[in-house]
Amino acid sequence: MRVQIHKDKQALGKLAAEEGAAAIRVAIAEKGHAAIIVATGASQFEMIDVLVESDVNWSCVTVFHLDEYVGLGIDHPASFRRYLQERFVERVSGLKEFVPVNADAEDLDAEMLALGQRIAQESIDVCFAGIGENCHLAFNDPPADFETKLPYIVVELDEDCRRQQMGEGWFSSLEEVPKRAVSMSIRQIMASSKIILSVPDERKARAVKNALEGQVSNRFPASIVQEHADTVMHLDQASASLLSA
Ligand SMILES: O=P(O)(O)OC[C@H]1O[C@](O)(CO)[C@@H](O)[C@@H]1O
Repeated sequence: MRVQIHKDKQALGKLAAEEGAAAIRVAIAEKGHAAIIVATGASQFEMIDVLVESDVNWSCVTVFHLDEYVGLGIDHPASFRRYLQERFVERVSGLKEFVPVNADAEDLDAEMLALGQRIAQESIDVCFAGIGENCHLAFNDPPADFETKLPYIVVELDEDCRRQQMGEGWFSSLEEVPKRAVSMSIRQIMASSKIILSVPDERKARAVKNALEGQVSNRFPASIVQEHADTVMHLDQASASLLSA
């Protein structure tokens, strides 16, 4: 895996998006189609703003969704589907397909089965993601399940994770933050040909250090990317501030 440290989060977002767009163009040239994963959260703002402006032929691209709160409707400001609709899907022209995680479905088991069947038909070319302050990858909080072969799983969110979501301003109180989520599994994420992590801000510095400088451990879920052949972690000065020289 590679680590790139940028001067600020604008530079980080630009480079991460350009790298991702280039990989999507290559996939389209080779296969006529690309399948990608797009993540949410404040860490993805700058990257997505550049990605949606790139000259990718979006009519050849299927977008999968990384994670979503169980039971949260799309009308809630913290809904990840809403985020992706507003910040990504509606801003690119003629997207082939968006496959959302409808984690408020009445029959969640059926929804997850359908999602699993859909993603099994694709090989993912690029996964855009971030990591959490608790080092989660998607909503795989520590200790993360590195073994499950299911593509999506229902997870219990730990309190650190729920506080982080509140701290970013998506919810007005901790009680309001759902306790469960549907998350893409670690194995499914690791099956992506390329993983592009955008991780700005000082509040991620400890998680970055744990992900990059410790041993791979499910106590630091994002450390698993050390085992991925084509991952790049894009940092800014603040998120890189605890790394050894
Ligand atoms: O950008 P944030 O909110 O810090 O989150 C980082 C990562 O964690 C998740 O939001 C899950 O909370 C991912 O979708 C995202 O990539």
